[in-house]
Amino acid sequence: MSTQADQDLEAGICKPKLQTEPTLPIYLKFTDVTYKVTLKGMRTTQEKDILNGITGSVNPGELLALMGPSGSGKTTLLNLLGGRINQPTVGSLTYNDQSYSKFLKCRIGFVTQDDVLFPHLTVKETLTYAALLRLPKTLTREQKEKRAIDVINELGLERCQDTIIGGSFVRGVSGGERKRVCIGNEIIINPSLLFLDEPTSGLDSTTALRIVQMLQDIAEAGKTVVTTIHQPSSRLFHKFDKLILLGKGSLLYFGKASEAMVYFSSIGCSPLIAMNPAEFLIDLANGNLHDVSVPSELEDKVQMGNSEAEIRNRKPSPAVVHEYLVEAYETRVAENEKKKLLVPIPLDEQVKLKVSSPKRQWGASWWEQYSILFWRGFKERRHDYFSWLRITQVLSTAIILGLLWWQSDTDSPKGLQEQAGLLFFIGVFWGFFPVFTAIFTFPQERAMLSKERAADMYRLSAYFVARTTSDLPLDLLLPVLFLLVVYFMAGLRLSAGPFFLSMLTVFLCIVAAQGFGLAIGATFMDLKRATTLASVAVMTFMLAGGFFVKKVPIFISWIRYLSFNYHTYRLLLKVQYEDITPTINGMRIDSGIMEVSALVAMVFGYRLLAYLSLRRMKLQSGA
Ligand SMILES: Nc1ncnc2c1ncn2[C@@H]1O[C@H](COP(=O)(O)OP(=O)(O)OP(=O)(O)O)[C@@H](O)[C@H]1O
Repeated sequence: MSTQADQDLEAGICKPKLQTEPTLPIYLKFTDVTYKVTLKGMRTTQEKDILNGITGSVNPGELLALMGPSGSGKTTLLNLLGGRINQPTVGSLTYNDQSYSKFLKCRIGFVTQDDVLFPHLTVKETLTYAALLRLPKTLTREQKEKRAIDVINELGLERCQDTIIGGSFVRGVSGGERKRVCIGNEIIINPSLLFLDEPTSGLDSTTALRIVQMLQDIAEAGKTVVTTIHQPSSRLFHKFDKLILLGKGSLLYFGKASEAMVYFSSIGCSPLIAMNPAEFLIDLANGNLHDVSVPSELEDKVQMGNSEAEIRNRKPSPAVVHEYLVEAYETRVAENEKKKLLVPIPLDEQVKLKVSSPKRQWGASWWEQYSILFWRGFKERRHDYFSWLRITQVLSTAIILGLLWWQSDTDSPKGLQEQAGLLFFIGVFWGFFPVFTAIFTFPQERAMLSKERAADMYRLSAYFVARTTSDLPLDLLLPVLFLLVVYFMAGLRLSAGPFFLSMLTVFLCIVAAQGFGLAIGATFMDLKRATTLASVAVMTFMLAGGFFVKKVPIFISWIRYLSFNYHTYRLLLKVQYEDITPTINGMRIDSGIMEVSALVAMVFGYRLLAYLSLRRMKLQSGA
């Protein structure tokens, strides 16, 4: 009897019609790959072996699965093969017999486990933006948009193309559809090599089967596909061409997936009951021989026990089984496999060399990239700006302030002093939140930054400018509303000129404070450290802002010049009172040129710092 999945597969729902455009074939070989990390303790430094001498290969048209228990090194191996971490400590890794070069990046698609997608964009928008940004310049906009539609059809996403992706707070597409969008994001550029980390985790077996069926089709279209997989069902297991089984970072099996059971039975390990092959293999890799025959070589190493059950289930310890499996593979298979890898790959020298040739054309000009990224950012974030929560926060603060300073008196010096307090608070309020919202930007988008290869200098600058300007038009709206309410209720000057100048001042303060947040976020790329520094800095800026302390010792008084609160406060005072009084609350009202210049310098200076920090991050991580 055929299941729903079979019917779906036959009906072509998940069987993509893959594109026929030529793909550069890439043969991936890896020999004796060993990877160690250095762990730094309080006093000692020690090396930890993550992978020990892994050898294998995968050819165009093949689907290689990396299997093993949790912590066995699958993700590390996948990251090494995909060029996402430094080259192996020992061993060799070649692509068409050439070593890794940065030009390979544009031929590699990498789908990570927690891939980054914008929650408020629809499936179609997500893939269209990816196509516009990443496809070569030689294609027209229409051709790129068509490519996005083709990928939607290939991946069977037609029905949900207008649904938003969704995230933790908004409902969107299903888990399986989300995974397909992530895969679509990568295959849109027609990569030669596709790497996937646990593409089926969290999915039911039918959806998982669809995904793996799709990977098989992608491989059949001439691509080289490598995926890690946790515990596949037996139907899913049979879809893999090749298999690597890892146990504690060592190779227990590499070869055709269909021959794995034969190999293990040849070394004396066969299931004693009907079992899913994947389950059997993971049990073995864990050193667990329950319901599995014990190889004759291990019979004298069985664990002794006292209880009846222990005597009946006498098995060798997991460590002994692991050692046996590693040794069996090394003595019976490894040498043979290594010899096979010495055979040159069946490609022309010229084709081979293409993997390291700088053929990549930019997906779009700087300006096009900027405008695509701007509109994408604008679409994604407009929901945040118009959320009721945000509007309520701003409006209720404005109303409370308005009530507290209700129609304040401007005729007495005391009344003016009180109003100055309100103006100071306005500067603090609009200088505080932008820092803390901007601080999250880059640490949160770190994965996106490297994913989109934003770390290429050209793309990074377009991304940076778009990311730091797409919010600005929206950033203006709520302050206008806020100031209108507060000024009206508190009886401050609401005529066009002064109100416009106050608005401009608050806007400068917001943009400078955002720059400060962006710079801290980009410099630390770590939310905890960034937030700690920001809270100390914001508090210092506020105290140095000139309202609370007026007689500041000379050796610390310079801090006020770094404070956006200080300059905002002085400017707001000037706009309100320049025609009324020369000094207010201990502050002399002057031309305001210095304050405007300081804020403008902060707007650009902090952003420049943030940009340089992102560049530095790129150089360090090699992203
Ligand atoms: N940079 C690192 N520093 C310290 N330990 C590391 C590092 N990278 C990996 N490891 C360790 O190496 C082992 C293998 O990790 P890896 O993530 O590759 O396993 P995995 O097989 O993918 O596991 P899972 O299925 O749970 O994702 C783990 O014990 C992990 O803690």
